[in-house]
Amino acid sequence: MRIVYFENVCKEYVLGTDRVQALKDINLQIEAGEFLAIAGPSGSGKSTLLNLIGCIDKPTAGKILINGQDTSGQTPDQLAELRARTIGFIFQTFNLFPVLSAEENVEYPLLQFKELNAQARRERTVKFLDIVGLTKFARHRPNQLSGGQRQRVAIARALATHPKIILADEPTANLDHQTGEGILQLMKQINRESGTTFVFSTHDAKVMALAERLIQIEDGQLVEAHAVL
Ligand SMILES: Nc1ncnc2c1ncn2[C@@H]1O[C@H](COP(=O)(O)OP(=O)(O)OP(=O)(O)O)[C@@H](O)[C@H]1O
Repeated sequence: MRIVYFENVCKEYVLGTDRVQALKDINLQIEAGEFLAIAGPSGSGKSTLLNLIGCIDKPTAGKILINGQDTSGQTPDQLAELRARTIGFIFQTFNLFPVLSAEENVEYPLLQFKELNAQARRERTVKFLDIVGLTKFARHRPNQLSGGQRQRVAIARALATHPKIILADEPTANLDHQTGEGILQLMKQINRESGTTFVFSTHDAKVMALAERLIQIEDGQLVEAHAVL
């Protein structure tokens, strides 16, 4: 099943009198279950592309379907619902709440789902902290965890809502190489076991090498898209 469909997508930013063509005529399809890296130099458009897939931003032109739903013409509330039910986010700076424990951070996005009672939320939190290997650290706050452990909490939080697709903007940028590779291997393992689609951006060649499909972006254009052998 096709989970992401982009047809002739353009994104232009206007900054004062300047116009920046951040994405130019992007055609892209991502199938459910893919483990895909978006690679490109700084300023090439990686974050813009992830923001459009994540319905955080809207294209200037073109068509975007996420999980079969056309995103154009949707109200902000409808887009927020699509985001909450379909997409999980992982950021390079982890974006955890510093005053909440690891388990409270994982539970937090579940509070918006009225159909989940406290016990159901608890079960999911326990399950996903276990999957990322942090059961023993459930009561720790982010500042009591290493960078790699914080990113594991962020992965558990992203998984807890049962998203179809997880978007990760440079998830290893603030980690040393070994820890970053561990995070990527964990994402890959979850991808294989649960079938969750992962799309992550990077400019680290070693991280790219772990992808199953690589998309290269340069100056807002896809220059190459191929399977990694
Ligand atoms: N909100 C904005 N307003 C104006 N221009 C923007 C905005 N966001 C991004 N841009 C511009 O769009 C282009 C693409 O930026 P983007 O952040 O997508 O690149 P990137 O590949 O993610 O870069 P990096 O690897 O440095 O994060 C750049 O020229 C950038 O300056």
